Amino acid sequence: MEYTEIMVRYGELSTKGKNRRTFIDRLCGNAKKALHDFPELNFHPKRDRLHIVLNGADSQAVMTRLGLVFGIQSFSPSIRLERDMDLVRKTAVQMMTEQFRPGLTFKVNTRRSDHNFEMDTNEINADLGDTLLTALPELVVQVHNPEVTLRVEVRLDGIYLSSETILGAGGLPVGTAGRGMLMLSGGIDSPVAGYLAMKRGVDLQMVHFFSPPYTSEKALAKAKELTAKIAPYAGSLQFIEVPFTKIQEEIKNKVPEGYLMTVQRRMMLRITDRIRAMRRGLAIFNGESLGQVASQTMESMVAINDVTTTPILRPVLSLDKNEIIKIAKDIDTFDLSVMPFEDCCTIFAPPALKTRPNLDRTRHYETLIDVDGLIEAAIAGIQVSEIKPGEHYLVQDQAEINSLL
Ligand SMILES: Nc1ncnc2c1ncn2[C@@H]1O[C@H](COP(=O)(O)OP(=O)(O)OP(=O)(O)O)[C@@H](O)[C@H]1O
Repeated sequence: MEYTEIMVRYGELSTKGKNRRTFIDRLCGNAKKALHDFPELNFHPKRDRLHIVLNGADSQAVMTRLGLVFGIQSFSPSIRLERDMDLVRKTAVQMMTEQFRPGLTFKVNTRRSDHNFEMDTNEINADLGDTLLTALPELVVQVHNPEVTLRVEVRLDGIYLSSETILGAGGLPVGTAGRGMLMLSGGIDSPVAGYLAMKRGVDLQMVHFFSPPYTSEKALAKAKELTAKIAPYAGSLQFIEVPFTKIQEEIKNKVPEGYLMTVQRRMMLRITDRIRAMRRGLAIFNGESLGQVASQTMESMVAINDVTTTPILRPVLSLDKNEIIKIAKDIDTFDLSVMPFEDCCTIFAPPALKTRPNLDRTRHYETLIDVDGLIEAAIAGIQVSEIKPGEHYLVQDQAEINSLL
């Protein structure tokens, strides 16, 4: 079928009252970004639908991209016809023939925005129903829950036909919930946390700490490649890399082993919070899941959160590891996340770290390092890049991976 447009149904935003216009504009902008390399498309955002006119573009390729845009409930490829019922009948038969098998249940559902059209909705439903049954007698009409609904929309500029409804990504348009910083490691959890935050409309920027030479260029490249994997949901993503070597060395030299992790995390959080303020973000996101590892007990969160009043949001907090892995596989970050490159935290992780660090002691041990000076130096060394969907940073051959395993 040579489709002429994709009709996009908005998700939750239809309930958002007076913010509706902002939501629609943002969704339309995000869809344009996701489809930037299809210059022939025209976008027409309306109150209850977004119409994307294809002008010859491949409908399948366009729909694949649209499937990643948050804020879309569903979409349907449709075809615009002249307002000529003979043509509509002929095309309806073609459309149903493509999906036909004996016993297929269907109904015709007509909407009219032009109430002056010569036939009303019931007449059109009955007319097309008869036409289809005559052409394909083994079709079965079913009003409730048919397998195929042939949708007909009578508008001033033509009659639109569609018969497929494809589920969208759901959620809210990225950018409608404010800006946040994601603390992105190379692990499984934080990319999933980032995906979930974007699904709720957050305009997310990545903050990644790395510690050369203890961590290799490959570990940094892996974090960037993970960013490229989740970038399609946002159009593109800012990646902020923070040099962390000096801080880790200082902590390792001065702080007792049991408190290394807690003090490291406090420094990471302080720096992320500074970056957040500089970039006018509202919250910080991370990939912590309650009780999953030693640094993710509630006591540990108390000791780490102590350095800021900024909300720390944890999208995967109550998910089990298996549930997180399932999402990581769905969004295709899992295989990359499990690649065995050293992370800056694991490298300095002592064999026995405190799972229930004491807040007063944590504060005390921290006085042993030059907190402000170290933060200033790290901030001075940050580098920012923009990462686009599908970009590659990690070039590796299988033999090398095998040697690391
Ligand atoms: N190098 C890093 N740069 C930025 N954030 C980090 C880094 N390391 C850890 N984090 C943040 O701290 C969180 C907890 O990290 P930790 O290593 O304890 O847990 P994890 O379960 O392995 O998480 P992940 O799978 O995301 O690495 C991470 O989810 C991430 O948000």
